[in-house]
Amino acid sequence: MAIIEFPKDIRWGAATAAYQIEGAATKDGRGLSIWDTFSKTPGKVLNGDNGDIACDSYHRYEEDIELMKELGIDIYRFSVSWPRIFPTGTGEVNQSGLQYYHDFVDALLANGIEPMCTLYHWDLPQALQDKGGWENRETVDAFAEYSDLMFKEFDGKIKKWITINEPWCVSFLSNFIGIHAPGYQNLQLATTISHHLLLAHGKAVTKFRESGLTGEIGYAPNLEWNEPYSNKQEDIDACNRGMGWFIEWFFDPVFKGSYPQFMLDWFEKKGVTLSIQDGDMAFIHQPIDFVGINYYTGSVVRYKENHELFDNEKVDIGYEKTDFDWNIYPEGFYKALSKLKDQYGQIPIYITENGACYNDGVENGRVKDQRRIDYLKQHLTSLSRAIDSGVNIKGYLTWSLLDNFEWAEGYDKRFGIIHVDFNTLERTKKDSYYWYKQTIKNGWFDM
Ligand SMILES: OC[C@@H]1[C@@H](O)[C@H](O)[C@@H](O)c2nc(CNc3ccccc3)cn21
Repeated sequence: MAIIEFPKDIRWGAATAAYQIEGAATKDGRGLSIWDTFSKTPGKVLNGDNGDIACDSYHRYEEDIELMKELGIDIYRFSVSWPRIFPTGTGEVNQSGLQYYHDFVDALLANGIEPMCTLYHWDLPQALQDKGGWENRETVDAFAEYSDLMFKEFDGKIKKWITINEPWCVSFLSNFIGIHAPGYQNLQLATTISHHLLLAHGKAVTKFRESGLTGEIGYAPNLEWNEPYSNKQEDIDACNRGMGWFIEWFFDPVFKGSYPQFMLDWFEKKGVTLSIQDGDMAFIHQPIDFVGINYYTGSVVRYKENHELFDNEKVDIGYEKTDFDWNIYPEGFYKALSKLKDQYGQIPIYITENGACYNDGVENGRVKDQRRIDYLKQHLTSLSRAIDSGVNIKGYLTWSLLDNFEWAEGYDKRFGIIHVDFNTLERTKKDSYYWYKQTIKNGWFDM
């Protein structure tokens, strides 16, 4: 087998998100989020699961940090629950919410773990949704206000900020495909929201720069790799439209200052228009310090006339799949990272999410998740290839530290390297935890 080695200065971490792990949904003044509402709407979440308790990390974070410390990570990505800070989205600040995150961040720092903070990981205050949510430009300004408060409140403690997690999911998955909160199915709405999310990102970056605070700021788009089924131009074009939805649509405005014309043209054919106000693109296009990349899977895609949004279809050519039925496609990771370097240059990249759903259970105190170890090996090998090809990778944070609330799938889909019994909340380190621990310690692994 081959030894896969990493640079000595690469950061090794793990990632989670507030609504997925915290629980304590009504504790200490937290306001409702759209996921509290959505998860309690019959039929929206598998088994009627919700985040009321989740992993109860709100109360158990000291145990979680002990597990992080033993793992040997030096960076941990978490998200802040906006409605814990501003219960109605703006206006009065909930001091108990701020204090919780101070206690948590202080505990991370005391254990030599750097906090990487995501400001928005999908849990919009319900009060803002009641006023139109991300379709309303007032929500953009509310996000800028919330971000500005967090930057100043945690100055000196948090030095890596992520504005928006996966604007594609927040806009298109949640307002066109409709399986995530708030669950609309309207392409114009979703496209308008995608612009407002990038504008919110830009306005938060402006607040950060104006504050003069030290630290780095970026955003965390998700991307999938699409491979054309054949070298026929119609398949290549269909493939590029599919990938343009994840990559060019969310990268070009930030790194080039304009939306990709081929996507604008396609959306116009679908009767969708984008209303961009003077100054919007200047906010969006301003320099950022890093980009967080969330990669999980890829597909083979071919042209299919009048099929779905982009006249294309995914073709199952027999890739192994995870327990979420996602293709295991590590070559796509390498190809996607190479494409980003070719198209957008040497922007520093943190892999802010990569991992797999495998639902292995606890047997005699052990979780034998060899398939997750194999997935991580394959994708870290692709990451090593990208690094050797000159892609500016700064760190790798696996999704996820803990099994947690997997959105519309509830607790049915497990991504953690630590198993959580959602009846007892007992944590059990999986085989993949021990493998990742050894890989971090060595800085290499044997493929
Ligand atoms: O689904 C696993 C994770 C999820 O738990 C994270 O909160 C979220 O940031 C996340 N994004 C992706 C990739 N995008 C995606 C695509 C379709 C459905 C759900 C997520 C996977 N994941």
